[in-house]
Amino acid sequence: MKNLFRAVRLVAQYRWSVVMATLCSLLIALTWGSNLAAVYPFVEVIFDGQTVSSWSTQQTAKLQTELAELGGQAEDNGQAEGNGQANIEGKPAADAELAPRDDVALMDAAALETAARREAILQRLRLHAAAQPWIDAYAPTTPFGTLAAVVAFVITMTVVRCVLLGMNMVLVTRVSQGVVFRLQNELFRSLLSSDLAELNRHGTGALASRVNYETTHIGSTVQTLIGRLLREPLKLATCVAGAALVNWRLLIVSLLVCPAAMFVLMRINQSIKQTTLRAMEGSAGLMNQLVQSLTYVKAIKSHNTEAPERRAVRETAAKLYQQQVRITWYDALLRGNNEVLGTGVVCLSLLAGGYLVLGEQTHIFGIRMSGSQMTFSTLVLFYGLLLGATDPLRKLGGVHMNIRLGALAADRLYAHLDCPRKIEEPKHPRALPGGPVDLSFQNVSFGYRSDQTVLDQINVDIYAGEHIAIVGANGSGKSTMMDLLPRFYDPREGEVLLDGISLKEYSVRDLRRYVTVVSQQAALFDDTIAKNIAYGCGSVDPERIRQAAEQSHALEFIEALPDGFDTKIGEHGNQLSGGQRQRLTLARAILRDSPLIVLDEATSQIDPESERLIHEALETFLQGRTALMITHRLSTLTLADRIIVMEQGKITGTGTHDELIRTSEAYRLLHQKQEIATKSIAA
Ligand SMILES: Nc1ncnc2c1ncn2[C@@H]1O[C@H](COP(=O)(O)OP(=O)(O)OP(=O)(O)O)[C@@H](O)[C@H]1O
Repeated sequence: MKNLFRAVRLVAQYRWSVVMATLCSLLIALTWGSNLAAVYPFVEVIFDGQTVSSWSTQQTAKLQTELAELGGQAEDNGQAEGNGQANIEGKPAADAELAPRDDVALMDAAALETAARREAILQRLRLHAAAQPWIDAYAPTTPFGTLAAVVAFVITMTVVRCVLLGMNMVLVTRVSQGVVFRLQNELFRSLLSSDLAELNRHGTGALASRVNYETTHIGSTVQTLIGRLLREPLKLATCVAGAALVNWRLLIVSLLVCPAAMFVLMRINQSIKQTTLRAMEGSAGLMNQLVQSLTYVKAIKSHNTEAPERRAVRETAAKLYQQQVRITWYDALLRGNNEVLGTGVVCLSLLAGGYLVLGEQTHIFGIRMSGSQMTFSTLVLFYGLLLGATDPLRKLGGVHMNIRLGALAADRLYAHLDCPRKIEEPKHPRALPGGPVDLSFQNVSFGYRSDQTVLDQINVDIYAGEHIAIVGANGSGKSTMMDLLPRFYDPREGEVLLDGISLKEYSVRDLRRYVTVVSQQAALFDDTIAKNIAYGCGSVDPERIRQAAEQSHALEFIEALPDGFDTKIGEHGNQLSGGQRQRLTLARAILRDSPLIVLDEATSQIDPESERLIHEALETFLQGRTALMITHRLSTLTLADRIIVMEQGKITGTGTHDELIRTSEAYRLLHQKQEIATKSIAA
């Protein structure tokens, strides 16, 4: 619940809407109560064939008679009291025992009650006297006229209530959607700044589902809290307060069913929590599966794995289906519990009230239930108000489930937002040098998990402006080592130094501008070619974009497209070939103009002739920059001043090609394999 309140606190940004919505709720409750109270004049005045004026006169006469009767009673009480007193005063100890103190107390109580009733009657008489001139002047003079006035009142109040309800709903939606909007923005900002390891752990679909579903659940709870949960209890309170005014003792009897309903509510509550949590996790899992299947739909088709994929999705969806049905079942139980509670209250009131009115009683089992004899019309009013209370009670039935869902969603959402970031910004960041500087890995070890060692005691110095090729078998840790440079991850042990200073002392933002990584998987967005090349560079002169495209040998194919640089390339750039995609990411890197370039198999999908041309262009581009090139291709080695050989997370050799051929067994093997591969392609 704590996290839900954190989300709810966001409504403070929309405080005027909340105030207005509350005001609307209050007025809705009053109009609701007043419509129900209209049943009283129907029964008491109209169906008795009276006008308001004649009814008021009759009531005044009745009250005066009652007052006169009370006068007599008061005298009796006074006498009795006097006698009691005389007994106490006149006789010594023995007689005093015959007039016990309890009798005196009872007489005092009777006198007090009579006085209270007298005061209540006098008040009502004063009210009638004050209202009579107004009634005579304005109230309809026939029973039908009175009926028409009451009907007009009910219709007017209903219209007013509907208008208020509409206003209330719009205001409440404004606030709840505002909260969703803020949470979505906050969560997306947080996701973008999350550590890659954390993001990989959850999966794309689950995270997308979090931004969408969980914020929506919270929005719906906020909507309930300031909408239904404010409106319906106010309506309920108006009815209950009205019923208490009519007969509070009878109300207490009617509410005797409440503890049983509360017990059932608590039992259902326990079951809901677990099922709802599982359903949320299930829905995130399903989203993950869907995103993955749709991303790799080509692979699924080519491997004929539609059936197992369908089965996996169906199994997850089936579990989710069962959980949703169970949630609906609990929801139905909650609603049913509220319905039974409402009906129980009304039925008890009907039984007890009916007993009092039909039997002309004021007591049940010796307990006083009403000050004076309850009339039929008063019972109808009391019953009508309780019936009016069952409607908000019924509407509140789903509220509990809704709040439970919102609370769980808030827990999941804030668990992510509160998760401490492993990549921390320095408090006082150092300024990065403008050009290439020395780079050094000192005793660097790293693993994605605590039980894993991907990089093991890496020690290497790379000099400013040097071009280094990194070779090694698959999984030897080449890409991981490069991911430490823009601080996608921090080393578990050791330090990476730039210009002799730890990377952790530079601002992450500056560092990521200083280093450009071009990876094998071209990261392209569903936008135009020009925007993809200029991605992350702000607004760029189109001529510079063109020059970058020319250097990466992308210009030729771009100009062949009907819309040239304005061509939209689809999701992941899937309307282009692999080689074309790589040329665009190279053009992007060229445009970024960073002093430190990492090329991770950046030309692996480009045909040999184009690659030769690109290498020529890169030779010029890389001059005056430090470059680290991960490669399996011999051709790329020609760009390197030095080669690093990696094996199982360790650097096992550094030097020029000739040196490594002599000194490194691993390099010799890699080189032989590449030569064989190159020859077989050529053949
Ligand atoms: N996100 C990750 N979570 C857990 N383990 C990972 C993750 N990424 C890579 N690894 C593991 O780290 C090891 C090194 O991977 P890395 O991608 O750095 O190798 P590489 O030398 O670049 O391989 P390749 O030549 O195939 O690209 C591998 O064993 C891989 O399974």
